Amino acid sequence: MNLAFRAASEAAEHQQSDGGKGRTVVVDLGNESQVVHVPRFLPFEDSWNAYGLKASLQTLHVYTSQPRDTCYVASAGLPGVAYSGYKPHAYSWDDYPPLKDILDAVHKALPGSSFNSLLLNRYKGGNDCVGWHSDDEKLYGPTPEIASVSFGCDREFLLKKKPSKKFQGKNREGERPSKRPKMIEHPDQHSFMLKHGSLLLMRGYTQRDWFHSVPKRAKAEAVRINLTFRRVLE
Ligand SMILES: O=C(O)CCC(=O)C(=O)O
Ligand SMILES: [Fe+2]
Repeated sequence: MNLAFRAASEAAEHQQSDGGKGRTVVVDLGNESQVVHVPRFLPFEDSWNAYGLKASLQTLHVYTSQPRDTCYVASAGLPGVAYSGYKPHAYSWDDYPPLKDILDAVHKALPGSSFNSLLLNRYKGGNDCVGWHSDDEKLYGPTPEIASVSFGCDREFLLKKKPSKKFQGKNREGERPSKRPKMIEHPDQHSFMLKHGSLLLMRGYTQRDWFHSVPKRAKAEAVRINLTFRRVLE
């Protein structure tokens, strides 16, 4: 366990008061990819209010043509981010002081980390979602660490292994497959219930080798805010 993992799990142990439910889980995805889930990262019973987040987000300018609202916050002078044909305006940390406080909490829990940007997603209800994707944009480098903090409604977060490039669309001899019955592969999947106040870290080659998503959930009625802290390489 490296330093950052230890810090995260110590933070969780600190906040544990219910005999183990809030325990940190480290999932080794293989090939130097890892996910760390800290269910009780923020110690506050009501983190929304503790961070003044709800009030601050009333004024948030969001991009809404996706099945969720998004907003991008970044330190000054970074190259612009573009994904899915969308180039978000970069807000400054000073526009949303509560986000800066949460960033400080994340940095404290993960010694050595220095996130300089944040993508905020607001899921207004169970119909809002994010489809399968990976955050593998070049500007994050080959092994980005992404720290995801969740508020509000519990939502499921799924990880699915990308198909191995070696055999994509071809059989083992490198020929196009004939009319043989199709082999159905069951790719590795992982699921995490991301609760209010939780932290999920993706690191190593997780973006290169895995997709992730937050699927629609009919029963998820309340709003959820997710913050993904990232480091744009300068
Ligand atoms: O809402 C989440 O938990 C994930 C968000 C996400 O994958 C992203 O912003 O790239
Ligand atoms: Fe993502």
